[in-house]
Amino acid sequence: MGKTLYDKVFDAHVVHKDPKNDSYLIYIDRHIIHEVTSPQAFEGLVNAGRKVRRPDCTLATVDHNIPTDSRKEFQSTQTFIKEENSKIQVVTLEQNVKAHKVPFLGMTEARQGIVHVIGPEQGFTLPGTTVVCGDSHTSTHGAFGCLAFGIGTSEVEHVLATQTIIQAKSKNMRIMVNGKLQPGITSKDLILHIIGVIGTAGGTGCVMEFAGEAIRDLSVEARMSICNMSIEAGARAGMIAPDEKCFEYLKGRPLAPKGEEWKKGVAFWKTLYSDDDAKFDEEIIINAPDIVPTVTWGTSPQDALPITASVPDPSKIEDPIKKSGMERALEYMGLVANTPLQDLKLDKIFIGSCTNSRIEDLRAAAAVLKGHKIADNIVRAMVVPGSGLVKRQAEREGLDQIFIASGFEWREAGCSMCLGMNPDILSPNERCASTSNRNFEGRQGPKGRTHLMSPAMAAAAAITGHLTDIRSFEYKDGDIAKVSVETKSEDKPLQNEVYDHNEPTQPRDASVSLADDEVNDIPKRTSDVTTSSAAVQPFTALTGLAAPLDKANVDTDAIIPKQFLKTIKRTGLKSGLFYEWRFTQDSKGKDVSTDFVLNVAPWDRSEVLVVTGDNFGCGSSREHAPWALKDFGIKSIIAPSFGDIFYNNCFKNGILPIRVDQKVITDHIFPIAKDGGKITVDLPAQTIADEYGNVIVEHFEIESFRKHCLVNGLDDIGLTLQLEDYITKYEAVRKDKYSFWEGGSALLNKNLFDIRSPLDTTFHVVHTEW
Ligand SMILES: CC(C)[C@H](C(=O)O)[C@@H](O)C(=O)O
Ligand code: SF4
Repeated sequence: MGKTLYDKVFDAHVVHKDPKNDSYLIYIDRHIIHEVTSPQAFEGLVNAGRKVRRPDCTLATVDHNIPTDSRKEFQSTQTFIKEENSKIQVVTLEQNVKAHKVPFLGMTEARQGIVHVIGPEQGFTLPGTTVVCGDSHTSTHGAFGCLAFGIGTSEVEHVLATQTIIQAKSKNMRIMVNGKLQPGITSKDLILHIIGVIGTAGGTGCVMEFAGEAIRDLSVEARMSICNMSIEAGARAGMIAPDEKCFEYLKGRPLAPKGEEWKKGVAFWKTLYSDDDAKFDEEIIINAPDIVPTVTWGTSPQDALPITASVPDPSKIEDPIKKSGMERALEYMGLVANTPLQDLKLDKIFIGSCTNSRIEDLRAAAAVLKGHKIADNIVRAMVVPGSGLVKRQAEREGLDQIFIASGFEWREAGCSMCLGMNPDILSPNERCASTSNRNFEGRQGPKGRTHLMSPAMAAAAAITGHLTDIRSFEYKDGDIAKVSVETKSEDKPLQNEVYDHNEPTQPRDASVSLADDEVNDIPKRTSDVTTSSAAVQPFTALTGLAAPLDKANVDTDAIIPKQFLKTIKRTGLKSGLFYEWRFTQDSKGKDVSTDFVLNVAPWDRSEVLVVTGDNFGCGSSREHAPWALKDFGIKSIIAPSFGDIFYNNCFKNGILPIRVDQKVITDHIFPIAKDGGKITVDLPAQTIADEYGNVIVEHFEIESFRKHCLVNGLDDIGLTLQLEDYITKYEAVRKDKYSFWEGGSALLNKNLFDIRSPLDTTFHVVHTEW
């Protein structure tokens, strides 16, 4: 039987398969690092006396915490970043990359930017590679036919130490988008529409391949926006088969292979597509011509509607969980049911984020803004380019002048108001048109209200002051076709930011083909499991007080809001757990406890959390979520389904997440929790019982490898390092068979050292020598 694109990429990376269970050790070609999710990983690495195995496969930058103010006067990180915890996190990364010789694009580099913008821009992201980052939107890189996914901090440490990751195989899902998109409809409308159709849990457990005419027609940048938001559809990763457009985009990028290696790469990459007879576990068909400009109204990306629709009415909803969720979203968003969406007035506009901050996005927004001024009710409108190079390219094209003339601020690259870890935030109750990817409660600032949309739609909303249908917007030059911008030859200048670097050292010629060499002929493990700082307490049986939580789609932003991510430790997060729900502020700004269940006796001592709704822990990859739950004392979570990355992160911290049928939860487990009762969770027996021993769930599912590690409190890194021989053997095979993936960020490092002076940086500083 044929293979899917995902199967092909996965299979090319298997280092070892444990015959006793379903877990694989897969090799990681590209590891991208930022300041938020790496400090604890480096600390763990150092504490265990380990090294970064492949600095050349690792690339670091700073993006989340950094101010987007002009860097013209930049002197040092110490003076530039005012907020103390943000500064500590950025400085910690600077120290770690220096100590471990990891190539780094810091704030003094024009090539700095959001992790998911700079990877492809530099050609670090290559088709068919495995790409990971301690960041959920790593799925972006799937636009190049990569298997790219977000990981937690424990896994960042695992990858740093071993260049591998332990994975179970995901299911295959295909989203087939037939026909053509209408003029003015962008990939952002398409992905919002898809998420609106399948929901934020629609892709759980799956790798989602986007295919069909409309996908093929998209530019590479537009494809990135789609894959970026596949995580918002709950998928482990999103992928698109690489094609000529993709190769053309990458050719000549600083870290892309050159010469013969390029040719060899392309020959392999052309084999990366789903075979005609490949089997998909799930398939969704979308009719592209049906899609109209799409925006979100609520507090989840699945709350997406055509711009022509009205705010939904909860009185028409039967399902009680959905109904109360909708009521809560309307209240949070300050909306009245049945109001036409186009009547919603805005306060702020944000054009940026890893979804929509690339050059095509800025061109699309500028085309709308040209000759217009932002409306009087817009208090702030900002454009934050995804990278220094995007910024420079936009300036070359004069887009910055269009933005500034229309009343927008023109900022430096970073994540900015996408999540507001830096000073760019919404004030309470402000309504924002945003090109980012998440409209979760408090995401852009406490009590801030986010509507997601495309760059053209956000620009049009800035001009009219309210949500606007781009199809009826009057361009000054009357050319609506400008909304859907294809990659054109003018993109070349950006691509050509290659800085005349020396011909990169290519890996040795792949003269001996090890193509058919299996990697299973390696001696069996011999040494005992070593433990590292990341070792967890064994989990066997637990009888604990259960807390009821009657909610669906609880995202990790809600479990631990962004302001608590600035720590460089794994502990001390208890007070941040469900912060926006557990606390309100008095007139002096002091925290006052609410009656949220975990604040109230007896549940303030709970060890088990019982959740009625689907998709608990969706969204961001922040391992701070299980750290905060653990700090509070929660040891097990029962829910109908979980966000994939969160689920995984729980195991790394000794917390047992259990998937149980929703009806069993609502009928049998939730009532016990509501009555302040206890629940017994028995991991070895895989059962759940009440405190009197009456079995409620006779058998819950858990992958055998995860169970084994949790019951024995085993440290994955120690386990993986026992397979060192397999890793070394795989690396030898890779060097020949996939030689075009060698080189990696080491080429960049070479440039940083040798070629920096001719680079005309916009900043009057020289990169710190190290
Ligand atoms: C900080 C990081 C863990 C997080 C993510 O994983 O997505 C962030 O990028 C976000 O968008 O919320
Ligand atoms: S989603 Fe936002 S915060 Fe997260 S990486 Fe992208 S731009 Fe940064």
